[in-house]
Amino acid sequence: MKAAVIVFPGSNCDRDLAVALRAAGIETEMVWHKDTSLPEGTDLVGVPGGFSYGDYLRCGAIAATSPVIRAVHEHAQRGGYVIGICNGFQILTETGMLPGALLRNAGLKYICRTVPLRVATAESVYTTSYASGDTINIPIAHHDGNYIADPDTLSRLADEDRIAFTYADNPNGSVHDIAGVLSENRRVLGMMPHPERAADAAHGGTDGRRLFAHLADALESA
Ligand SMILES: NC(=O)CC[C@H](N)C(=O)O
Repeated sequence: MKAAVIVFPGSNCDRDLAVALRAAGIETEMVWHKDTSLPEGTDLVGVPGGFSYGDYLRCGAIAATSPVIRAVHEHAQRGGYVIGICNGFQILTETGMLPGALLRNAGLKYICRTVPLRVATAESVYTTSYASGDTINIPIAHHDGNYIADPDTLSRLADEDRIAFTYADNPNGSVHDIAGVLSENRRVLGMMPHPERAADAAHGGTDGRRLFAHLADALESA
């Protein structure tokens, strides 16, 4: 079981994500965004949070054109696993690997606090350790977390049970309270909240640890 965490100029959650993956027993390598391939045997790619390229143009827009993204795309097309957190989710929507877009928060303010999230589906390797309907507390830290998609996409996401997480108390205006979505094959997850920041008792909460703790087993049996 091997993970690769991509590092962009401006990433700031790359090491946190690597720490959470390694604590879950997943061998993890850091990959610079200018690399053109992933390490041999990569099962899971982590696209971390932060402010890639200073969030210029649009959050994630410049990172989406990085050389390594082609390899990430190919990995996903081969059925590989990808998790994008916060800026990582923004990058995945910019690449088209996930549908929709992240707009400026409805209140036009950067929000940094722990929020209650509902696990909308347990049917993915990322959410299998929770039960659908569980409420968990996970930190958010973003100014562009307001998820939007066209009505057809929204009905498809709902019909195909691809909404992974919703906000119990919508902090940013996201349509249908959406906090995270899955790809069609359920192997690519994008989410604005930061499970890697709730993965150790010292973080003040451990609700995110379960996402990583069972990932290795879930990936192996998937
Ligand atoms: N923590 C992050 O990944 C920040 C995400 C993004 N750059 C925003 O502020 O919207």
